[in-house]
Amino acid sequence: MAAAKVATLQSAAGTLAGVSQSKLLDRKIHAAPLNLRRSLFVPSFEAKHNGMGRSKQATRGGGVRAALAESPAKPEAAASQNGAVSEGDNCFGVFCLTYDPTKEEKPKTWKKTLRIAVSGAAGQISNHLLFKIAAGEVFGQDQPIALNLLGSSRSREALEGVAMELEDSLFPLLREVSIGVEPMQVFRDADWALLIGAKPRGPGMERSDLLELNGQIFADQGKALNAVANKDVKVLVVGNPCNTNALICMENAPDIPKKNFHALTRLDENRAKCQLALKAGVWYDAVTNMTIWGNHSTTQVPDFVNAKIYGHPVKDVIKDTHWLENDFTPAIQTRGGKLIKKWGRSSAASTAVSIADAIKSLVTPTPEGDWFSSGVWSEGNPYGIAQDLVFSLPCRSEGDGNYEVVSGLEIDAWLRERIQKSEEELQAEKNCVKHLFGEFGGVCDLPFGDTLLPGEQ
Ligand SMILES: NC(=O)c1ccc[n+]([C@@H]2O[C@H](COP(=O)([O-])OP(=O)(O)OC[C@H]3O[C@@H](n4cnc5c(N)ncnc54)[C@H](O)[C@@H]3O)[C@@H](O)[C@H]2O)c1
Repeated sequence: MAAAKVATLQSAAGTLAGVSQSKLLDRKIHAAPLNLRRSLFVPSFEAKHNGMGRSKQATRGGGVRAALAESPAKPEAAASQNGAVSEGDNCFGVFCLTYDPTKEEKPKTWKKTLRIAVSGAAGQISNHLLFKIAAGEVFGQDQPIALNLLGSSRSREALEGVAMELEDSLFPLLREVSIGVEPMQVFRDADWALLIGAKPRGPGMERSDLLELNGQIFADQGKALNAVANKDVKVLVVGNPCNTNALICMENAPDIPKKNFHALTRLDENRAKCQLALKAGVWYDAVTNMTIWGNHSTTQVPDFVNAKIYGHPVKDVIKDTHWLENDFTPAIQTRGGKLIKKWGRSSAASTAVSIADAIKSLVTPTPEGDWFSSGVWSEGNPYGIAQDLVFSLPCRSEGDGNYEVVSGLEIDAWLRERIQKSEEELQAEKNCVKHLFGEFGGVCDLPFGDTLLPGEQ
């Protein structure tokens, strides 16, 4: 861990103890976001301990407090008040600077900073997502963001690379970035946890092996969220198999409401909307009320029975039932595999967009009469689906981060049969991982062979 140097700037052009003036200017010009650059000219600086999970504070008298790490690539190098570096201070580079929000016009109108924890932050999906979040495209243009980035020990260097790119992007809303490989540190005070990081399936690895391998990660992360995150943290699990990983995480976090856990099925919803629009010859915003039922696997059920095009039932617009049942449905179930054949890797940009969509659906009110899909706790659902699974269902939100499951959708015999298959699969997956949340006696017998989405393993 590098020693940090702490400085007190007496005036705009003042002296910086321990760091040369030229070094300060260099950092001003090349590293600080515009708003921080402005802050650097506020008359009084003094060093301030800026540990992870602590909010940045304005100094008395309107000064700006700064803790300058010796190297921006040394994330642990946040300085304490006496210049020492303390364990657990993972703020990165320029984001270790604090500022006085009363000196800036815009922050006066901003909301309280939201702390977003992201696992797998050095991966492909995060490489798109983090920049959307920091640009205000997910939580809004008046919402300052703190990013707590979690990587595996193997991706540690890459994580620093991500943080450096975030520095260089000068996002005004991005007020803090911390990086680390310990969930207990990185999840501290998180308002949202986007759990993207997971291990890919190795050669010859059975699906049940993957469930076990990744299940352990999500058990540990659930415990960490329970211990250190905001008690109302919203958790979105992306790493596959995401429904069962979300269940494991939820069961290991007994103090967090179960309704706060989601598994990402929004990418499947978006894919389904696009294919229906294409077939109907309409732009995709005409397609609404799209439900993905069940598991994010090839047993998922994209629901053309209840979906609408320009407010009309899909079946009234697309009269080709054979296409809906035999082409559309498998096309959505296997879209990821087709994409990987073209790209040579799994979907990352469109997954990031769908994560952004999934979050926006929870923080903005759902349009009248519409709904969205999310893998949610199945307890009390009105469709007779087994309790205590994480199952993709139609949901609505008032925009407060919470949701309710939409009741009253028509479940015809065709849908029923397929929804039951996905339910059976999720129950079997649950049996495989019960030991990860303290239940015993589960037999791991997966009924439908390899149903992981191709290319999303
Ligand atoms: N639900 C969906 O719709 C959907 C869609 C696409 C991909 N996925 C899944 O998302 C996951 C990530 O995909 P990607 O393309 O970003 O993969 P990636 O391999 O590019 O990135 C994953 C990152 O996670 C890190 N990681 C591994 N274990 C970790 C741990 N315990 N803690 C923190 N970080 C860890 C890895 O080091 C890597 O940097 C995969 O499981 C993939 O199957 C889900």
